[in-house]
Amino acid sequence: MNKWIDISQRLDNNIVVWPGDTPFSYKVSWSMEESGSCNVGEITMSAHTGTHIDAPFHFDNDGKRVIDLDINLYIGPARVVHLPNVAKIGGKELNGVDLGGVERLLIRTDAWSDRRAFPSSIPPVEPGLAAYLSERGVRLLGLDLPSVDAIDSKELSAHHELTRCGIHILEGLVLDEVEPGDYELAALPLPLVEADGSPVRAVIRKLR
Ligand SMILES: N[C@@H](CC(=O)c1ccccc1NC=O)C(=O)O
Ligand SMILES: [Zn+2]
Ligand SMILES: [Zn+2]
Repeated sequence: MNKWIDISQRLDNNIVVWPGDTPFSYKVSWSMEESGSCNVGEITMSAHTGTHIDAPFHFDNDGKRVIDLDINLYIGPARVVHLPNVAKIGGKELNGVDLGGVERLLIRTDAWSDRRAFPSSIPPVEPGLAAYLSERGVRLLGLDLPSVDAIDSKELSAHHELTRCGIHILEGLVLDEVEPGDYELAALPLPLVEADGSPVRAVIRKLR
């Protein structure tokens, strides 16, 4: 059976977030006993928690908000490629990877090995990769990392360059068990009108 596979991080009160960012919290703020009929929960979180998409407003005051993003980017065929043990993600690392007809590219690096701790360093996307990918028709880039830029980057050059080239960003995927190949992807953002990012439930299913 061709089942959908969850490639999202679980959202519990222990999930690690960007250093200094709002911790994730879910609690029942109005209990069955208090309300007389039901438990009502309350969620506090950063828009960049776990598996999430970035809107350009995250790094550009004049950039698009989540509601402005085309939902068609986040559903459809996607290719998973495996780049273990890379120091960066650039054209050299993707040399030899067939990107023909690929609109959605998901890269499994395995570089965030212990998800109970925020990584101190990650392989960054080389800004020059954005043009390389867009020339080949890629419109969505997903990674198993908390950012497309280095953790200590303040310029966020890869974020800017991907956006300039029309490539949308999906971060924090869980691809540990996922074999390279062609899949269908669904990772829809919430219809957040003002937000700079959104959590997603990312799922894939093998094509054919
Ligand atoms: N770029 C990262 C998030 C990020 O950079 C960040 C998130 C929360 C608080 C501070 C952050 N960056 C600060 O330099 C992301 O897109 O998820
Ligand atoms: Zn983000
Ligand atoms: Zn980001």
